[in-house]
Amino acid sequence: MTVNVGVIGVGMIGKDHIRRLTTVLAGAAVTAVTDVNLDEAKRVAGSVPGGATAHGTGQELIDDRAVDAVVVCSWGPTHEEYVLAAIAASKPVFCEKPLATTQAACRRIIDAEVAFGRRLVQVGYMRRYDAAYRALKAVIDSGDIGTPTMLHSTHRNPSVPGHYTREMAITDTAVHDIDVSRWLLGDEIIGVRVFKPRKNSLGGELEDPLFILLEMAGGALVDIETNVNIRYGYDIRGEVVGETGTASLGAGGPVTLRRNNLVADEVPADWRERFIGAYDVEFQEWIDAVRDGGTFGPSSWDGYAAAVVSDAAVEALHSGERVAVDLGDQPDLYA
Ligand SMILES: NC(=O)c1ccc[n+]([C@@H]2O[C@H](COP(=O)([O-])OP(=O)(O)OC[C@H]3O[C@@H](n4cnc5c(N)ncnc54)[C@H](O)[C@@H]3O)[C@@H](O)[C@H]2O)c1
Ligand SMILES: O[C@H]1[C@H](O)[C@@H](O)[C@H](O)[C@@H](O)[C@H]1O
Repeated sequence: MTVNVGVIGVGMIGKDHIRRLTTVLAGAAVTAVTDVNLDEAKRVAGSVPGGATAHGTGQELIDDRAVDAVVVCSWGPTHEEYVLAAIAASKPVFCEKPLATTQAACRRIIDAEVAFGRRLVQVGYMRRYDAAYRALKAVIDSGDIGTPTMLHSTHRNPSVPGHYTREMAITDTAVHDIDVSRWLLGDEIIGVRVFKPRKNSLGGELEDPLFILLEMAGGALVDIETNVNIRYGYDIRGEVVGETGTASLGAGGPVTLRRNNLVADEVPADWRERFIGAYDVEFQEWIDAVRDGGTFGPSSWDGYAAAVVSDAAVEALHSGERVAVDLGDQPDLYA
């Protein structure tokens, strides 16, 4: 069976996911698209292999009987509406991160999914599917470096689009590091502080860079560096410090060049290049789960947890104080 997918939002990542669903992966077709920029939706619909319907609204797309499952790739503040509508239509929905931009919105999604009684939502935390992050987690879980005491997480973007706001360094960028900290360390975050280093003059009004400190329930500390105007490339690093050793994500590309007394390694241009393999695995597993009724990846609970921590981090950014984090009780659906 082919899973017929409808894509809401055909900007950068929407187009990239349409490309992988239609030309890279097996078992899926894109039969419908929509975007507030309807002309762009029509243009993209015309270029989809096999053709797709361009709908005037996200609700129309979700109601389309030829759509089995929905992919949400519009801007963060619009995610809640579409995820709730997909749940109301009993359709599986893959929502790009963040699940929603506030914890209250994520709670409404959890409540709707719990009332439905079965998981329908997966959130696009693709680092969990990246080969390097998976290898790092395997080292931690093996016990080879002892109990983790610290995680250093570096998140550098060469630049960000014009609509990127001050809080997005946390709600749009650091959310990946927040999610991957919980996943790598198998632990919850209980407190957060945010420090503001000297500003990068290329960042304009943005608070850039940021240094975010997470306290894990088990006592480990995580430091996150966000830097979103670093120009030289898209640089993602991670190092776990254990009691008896350390483990880091491998650096750069497949080849390291040494010549003229210099060592050169590749730095990807952007997230599409750095995480191309991770997005492919993430979507193939999602398609297979939709088709076979299997288990979905990062859940609404994971999306909610990231939102609770990012809400706390935004508060800490403004107040300069430590802010405590409490997720409350996890519904059985996500155990
Ligand atoms: N997992 C990742 O690494 C990753 C990478 C990039 C983007 N994202 C996420 O994907 C989402 C989109 O990011 P992008 O970089 O593609 O942005 P983008 O601006 O390139 O594209 C967003 C598209 O959504 C459309 N849109 C906005 N509001 C809409 C609405 N209400 N209904 C339908 N369409 C609407 C816009 O017109 C635009 O075409 C964001 O949530 C972002 O955080 C995730
Ligand atoms: O939406 C993007 C995307 O999530 C990238 O993975 C991240 O590095 C960027 O900071 C963010 O703006």
